Amino acid sequence: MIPRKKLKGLVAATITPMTPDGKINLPVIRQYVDYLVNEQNVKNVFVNGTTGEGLSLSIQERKQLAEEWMCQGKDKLDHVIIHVGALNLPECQELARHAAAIGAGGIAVIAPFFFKPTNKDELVAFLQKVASEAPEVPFYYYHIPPLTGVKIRVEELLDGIKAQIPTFQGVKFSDTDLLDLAQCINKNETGDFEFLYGVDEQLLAALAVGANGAVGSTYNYLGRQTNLMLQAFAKPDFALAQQYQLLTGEFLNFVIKLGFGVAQTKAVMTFVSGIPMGPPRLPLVDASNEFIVKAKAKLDSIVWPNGDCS
Ligand SMILES: CC(=O)N[C@H](C=O)[C@@H](O)[C@H](O)[C@H](O)CO
Ligand SMILES: CC(=O)C(=O)O
Repeated sequence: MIPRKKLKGLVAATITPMTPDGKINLPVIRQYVDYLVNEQNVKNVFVNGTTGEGLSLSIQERKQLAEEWMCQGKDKLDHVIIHVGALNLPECQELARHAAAIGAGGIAVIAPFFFKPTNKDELVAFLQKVASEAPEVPFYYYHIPPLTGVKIRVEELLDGIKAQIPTFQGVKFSDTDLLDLAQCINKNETGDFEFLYGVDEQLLAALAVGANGAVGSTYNYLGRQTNLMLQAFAKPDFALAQQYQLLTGEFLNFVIKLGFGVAQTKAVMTFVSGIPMGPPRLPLVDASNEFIVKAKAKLDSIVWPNGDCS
């Protein structure tokens, strides 16, 4: 495998821009890349995941999006990770081969969630069949039990994983079980694996137990502020890091109470960045105007420690 820069810091879980009639709005991605790099200081992306409505897209659409992110991100982004998970193995494998062919920096796979693996061995067997289709590409398991319902603890999954999946690189860990995360980090003795945390509102707690970085939807529009939190943590200035986490948490707590999901993320990103993200795809429906007005007012009201506005 080609030596690579270790992935750390923030990874934006990309939104899939759509036109008002529900088609993928590919031309917007060029501007989106520049916005992440220049305005949010975020140079890694995770494409076709939860935020990207990856499971609501056709295989053809997922390939087109992956190609566009690779193409527009060339020389601008450090890492482009493509989520290739699906409910059936042949599609996962096809997407993994495609990601490899276009030079993706990594692939990630969620647990299948209709017929679910019931134990670690079944899950690893599935992941192995996908990973082996892209034998040169770093592989991440995408752990998101709130959405997949697959609660197999990652700490268990790690035992012997390198023997079965030689490309295994780490985990996108989107769960609140910090005991499991801490045990994973403890097992990462040689430091070869990366644990990227995916519950943005409590990233600071995950950093405290040793997470290497984060993948999330909010880094699309709160990347700059969250980067300042990472800097404060590294310094270390824990009081300042706490302030950032409290403030991003205050915004998220507010919108979660209003009802917050991918549709609302699209709306927030649209008003913060000015880039039209468009509507979500059914079964998701557009954020209400009331949500947009309230969320915008809340974000505008936040006074960040560095004195700048969001
Ligand atoms: C369920 C979900 O979409 N999780 C995202 C990534 O894993 C997060 O980035 C959340 O959107 C974020 O933490 C806000 O709750
Ligand atoms: C949040 C995240 O990582 C995803 O959208 O897949």
